[in-house]
Amino acid sequence: MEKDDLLLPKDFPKLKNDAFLRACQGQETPHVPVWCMRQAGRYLPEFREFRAGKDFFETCRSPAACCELTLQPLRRFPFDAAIIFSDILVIPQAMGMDVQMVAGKGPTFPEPLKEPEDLLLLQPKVDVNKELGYVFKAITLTRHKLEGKVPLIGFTGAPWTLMAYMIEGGGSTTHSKAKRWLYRHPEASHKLLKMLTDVIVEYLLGQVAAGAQALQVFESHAGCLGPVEFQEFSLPYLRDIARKVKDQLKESGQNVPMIVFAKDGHYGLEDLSQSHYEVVGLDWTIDPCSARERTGGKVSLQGNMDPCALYAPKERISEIVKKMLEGFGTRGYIANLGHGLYPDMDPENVGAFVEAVHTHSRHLNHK
Ligand SMILES: Cc1c2[nH]c(c1CCC(=O)O)Cc1[nH]c(c(CCC(=O)O)c1C)Cc1[nH]c(c(CCC(=O)O)c1C)Cc1[nH]c(c(CCC(=O)O)c1C)C2
Repeated sequence: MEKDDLLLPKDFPKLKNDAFLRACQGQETPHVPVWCMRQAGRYLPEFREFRAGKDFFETCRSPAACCELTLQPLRRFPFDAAIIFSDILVIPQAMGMDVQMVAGKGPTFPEPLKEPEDLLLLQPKVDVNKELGYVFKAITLTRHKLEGKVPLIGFTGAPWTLMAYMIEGGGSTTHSKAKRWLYRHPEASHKLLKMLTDVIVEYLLGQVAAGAQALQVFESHAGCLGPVEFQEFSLPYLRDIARKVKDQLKESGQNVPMIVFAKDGHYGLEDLSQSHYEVVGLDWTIDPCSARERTGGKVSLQGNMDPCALYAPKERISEIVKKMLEGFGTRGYIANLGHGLYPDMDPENVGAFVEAVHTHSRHLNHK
């Protein structure tokens, strides 16, 4: 057994940069903290080299590999948070579904759920320590190896987004198979969403016990729902997750900020700001000032530069960042992109984005 396998979720190094955690709680920070969704990813040559020839989910199951991939972007850029390398689809796997990463196609379920009877094929009670213990080990190891540089974010997919993958069998533009269930099998849909919620709550609590210092819930497919379906099939479960995780953590005197990111779900912004999350993540289709107005100062905000703005020259990136910071203000704000980095993005421009956030926000704070 390697020495690293024996590391326990205690005696973690002291946190040196708490700007991200302070911003989650709406407290003052010397600069606006920044990180990027998919900051560990194929835009980095060292990521491509490390992942070459290895199966994606095998990589996810290796704590040492996840730790290395999580740390890679932090060696290049002064990000204010790390996010554990993993994937949202480890939950359907833990529930008994086969998921493979097919090159050029993305995640694929050879046998997606087709009809409500298929729910019987899923594990009724998932032992998260047994099925997802490898993620917890990755978190513990990474938290030690981060040496307190920045906080470590854990994450999960939200119930509706995971349900969509489990029925579609992979990525989709219409999500019509999954939405068919909402209209044709609402009861079975709620049953599945409830099953997912139960696993997600245990999974997030396990991540915190392992050392995660913040949690992000990705509702990546909020945008294919309308406001009515969002109210019925997404929001109640997002709320349940935050409430249950927080209630449990409170019992042990812990307070871990939670972020909800419902991509393209701007119709739900007011509701999301009153759903027990400290932070609401935003995609780039919302204007910073109106997001602030609509959330009424109840939550911190995270986002939301169009990832494609990273294709612009550095000077333009700097101008765009400045405008974004002026719109959000520097308090209760975490800079990020409106969605993940793409593989063809230039790492240098990612560096320019991070630097622009730090420089302009320090300047705005001293005005
Ligand atoms: C780097 C990567 C990941 N997943 C996938 C890749 C690319 C494949 C590879 O490198 O081989 C496949 C991978 N995994 C998924 C997809 C999308 C498939 C599709 O819908 O078409 C792909 C290409 C599913 C997935 N996976 C994730 C989401 C939610 C965020 C989002 O909306 O993008 C989703 C939807 C979460 C995720 N996934 C990953 C992280 C790592 C941490 C970080 O951000 O640095 C995270 C947070 C890691």
